[in-house]
Amino acid sequence: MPSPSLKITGFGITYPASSPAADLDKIAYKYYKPSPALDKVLAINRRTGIKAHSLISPILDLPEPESIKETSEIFLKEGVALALSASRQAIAEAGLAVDEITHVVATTCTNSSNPGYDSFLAQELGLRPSVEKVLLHGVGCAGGLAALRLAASFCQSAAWRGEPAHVLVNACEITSSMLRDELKIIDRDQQVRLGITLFGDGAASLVLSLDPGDVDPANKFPKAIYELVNWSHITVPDTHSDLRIDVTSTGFKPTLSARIPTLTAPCTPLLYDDLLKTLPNKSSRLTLPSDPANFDWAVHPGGAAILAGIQTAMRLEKEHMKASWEVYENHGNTSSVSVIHVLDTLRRTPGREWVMSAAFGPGVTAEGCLLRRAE
Ligand SMILES: CC(C)(COP(=O)(O)OP(=O)(O)OC[C@H]1O[C@@H](n2cnc3c(N)ncnc32)[C@H](O)[C@@H]1OP(=O)(O)O)[C@@H](O)C(=O)NCCC(=O)NCCSC(=O)/C=C/c1ccc(O)cc1
Repeated sequence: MPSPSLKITGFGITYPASSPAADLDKIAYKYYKPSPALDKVLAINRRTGIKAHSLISPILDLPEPESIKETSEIFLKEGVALALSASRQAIAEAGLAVDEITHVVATTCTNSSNPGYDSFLAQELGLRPSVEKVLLHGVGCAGGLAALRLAASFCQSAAWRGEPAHVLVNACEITSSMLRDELKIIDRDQQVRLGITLFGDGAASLVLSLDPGDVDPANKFPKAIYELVNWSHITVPDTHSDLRIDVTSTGFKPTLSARIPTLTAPCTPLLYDDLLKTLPNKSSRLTLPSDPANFDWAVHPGGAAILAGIQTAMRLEKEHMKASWEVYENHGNTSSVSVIHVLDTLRRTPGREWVMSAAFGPGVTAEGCLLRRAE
């Protein structure tokens, strides 16, 4: 009997040019006088550990924030261009023709156009009109792994029908569209808000392919990068006010409570246990490590306190999460994009066979995936 499995067969990552984190001081003081809230945010900015943010320039360096209409137009022009580039890379790495893509799962928390940006992406890529598309909304930074979870379900459905599946997953974020308004609110309302110290822009894609598992030599299945073995999803009760992105008269407004690192750290052992306890039947013959330290960890780099909290909770060293730290230090937090880039960064360096991945978003929700290196 053939045993179907799920394989990540391509990655693509695209960022706009990066600017040093220190540039924020120049821009902020160009438009606003020193004040307790602004000075404190800029002091926090100097110790986030982020060296550079990838930002669509010059979206922050403006006398006034853009309107919602302008930010949507920027996303549909610049964001879709980034998504297109990342998707072309992922499809090329998988060695597929565009008409072999069967599904698209896309995610963003920085645009809400209808039709969604996935429609424009599909059209620009030249995908078949019959491609099944879903655009995830309301999942924020958890979007990269939520999209992978949904892609896995599409693959399972295709296996049930006896059909092939190559699912294009794309995450695209232009978080900078809310940053100029953030700066204004910090000055006007004297609120300490962290968004401008953390966020960046970018797009990341991967292809998740259903490997039918047959031994037919005519089956030219793409080379696998990871096998996706399991996935898990948790919502933390009573946390709706801790992590939010609300639509306001001036655009999307993020809220990040100071509790977030203390919510995400205890979620991680729960994800870990769930991923190991709920392994699909066919995986029972797999020999998995019994200690978290025997996995590599690909965690959404939401902030230094989030990564450090998870290291402590799981008794890990910094090297277990080196790909997360590398992406964080060089690009900041690009919301749903980051975790896909972390997985791509991890596969490019030698490491442990088994990989735990985790990402957190509004809800508060936590998404987890168990992967195995295949390269
Ligand atoms: C790297 C940080 C930002 C700074 O490091 P630190 O300086 O060692 O931090 P501290 O914990 O010592 O805090 C420094 C100061 O900042 C204050 N602070 C500490 N978090 C806070 C706080 N959320 N508010 C407002 N003051 C604070 C904290 O109270 C403290 O104040 P003070 O004692 O008076 O100096 C660190 O605090 C950190 O990683 N925090 C967690 C960041 C965080 O919540 N990230 C968001 C996760 S969710 C996500 O990934 C995406 C959301 C998203 C949403 C919308 C989008 O479009 C895109 C994305």
